[in-house]
Amino acid sequence: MALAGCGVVGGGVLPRLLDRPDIALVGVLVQTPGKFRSPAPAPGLLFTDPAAFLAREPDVVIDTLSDASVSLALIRAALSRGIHVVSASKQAVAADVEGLSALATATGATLRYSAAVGGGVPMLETVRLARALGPIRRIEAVLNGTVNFMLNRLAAGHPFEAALAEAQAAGFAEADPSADLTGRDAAAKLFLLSRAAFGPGARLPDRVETLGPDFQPGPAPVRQLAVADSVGGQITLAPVAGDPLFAELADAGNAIRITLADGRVLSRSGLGAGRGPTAGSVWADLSDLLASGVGAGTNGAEL
Ligand SMILES: NC(=O)C1=CN([C@@H]2O[C@H](COP(=O)(O)OP(=O)(O)OC[C@H]3O[C@@H](n4cnc5c(N)ncnc54)[C@H](O)[C@@H]3O)[C@@H](O)[C@H]2O)C=CC1
Ligand SMILES: N[C@@H](CC=O)C(=O)O
Repeated sequence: MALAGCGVVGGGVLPRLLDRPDIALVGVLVQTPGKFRSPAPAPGLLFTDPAAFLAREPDVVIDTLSDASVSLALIRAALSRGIHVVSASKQAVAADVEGLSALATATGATLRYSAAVGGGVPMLETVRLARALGPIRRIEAVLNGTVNFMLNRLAAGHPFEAALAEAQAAGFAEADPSADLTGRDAAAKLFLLSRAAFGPGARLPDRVETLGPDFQPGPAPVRQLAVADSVGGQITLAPVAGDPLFAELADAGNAIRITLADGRVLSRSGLGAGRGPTAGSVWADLSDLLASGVGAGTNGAEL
């Protein structure tokens, strides 16, 4: 295995890798090799150059990089060599999900990205389950932990900058938190969910609302609500009083409600950001790969 990125998410995956005597960790890609890490990978395992990192010839690349363009290039390079990829980067995957999927199919590699949508909540898995039950009519979801955390803090009277600083300190926010605040992060997640629900014709949401310092909380709970159907999607700051799935989402909670064409409803909720839940999702994808006999070259699947 090779681990790209060792920050909030990668730093949660690393101890699990080091704890497994049956897993050989052959490289860790980082920007600052001298940074203190605990546990620390052996110095010879640290790389700053993606090409040198891939030259270690791992069976699986676990991508937890914060730079989407480096991430996308790395995923492409790995898949094109038949190396399986587990990614947490919604921006990288959403930037070219069809191309990456085609590449994986062509080389027999597997691309998985459960952690990229919903953090610790198995949202893509739930959409797949719903789709197996029947056609999906509509998805409604809270997809950004930072914004949910901030909306809760703002409703409790905390200042905007303090709420943002707290979300950053907790490891919920993106390296550039404007992705959270402008809805760009939720938009990439909604696109990936829409594609899973409605097929490859899915598009990015056409309306995305920003959470800014001018936001005035009222008495009713407001959420950054992502809604999509087969025609399109949008992300708005919407009142959700009377809808406990969304109204009662504490901290960095995320939730999804999937309504099938026949009226049946599936919903899931949990922690949408942070080290523990997100590293857990990455680990679940990795465990599925291991269980499927990774390295045998028999996959070519995507989730
Ligand atoms: N933090 C969270 O709760 C969640 C994060 N994600 C996604 O996981 C990914 C990682 O997020 P975090 O761990 O929070 O970020 P982070 O900023 O804590 O860690 C990023 C890591 O990537 C490395 N890195 C960045 N650019 C690099 C480059 N050019 N070359 C080599 N290494 C580079 C950094 O050195 C660092 O080790 C992002 O794509 C994020 O959207 C997904 C779900 C939840
Ligand atoms: N910044 C993101 C991290 C998880 O995807 C969020 O706050 O939801």
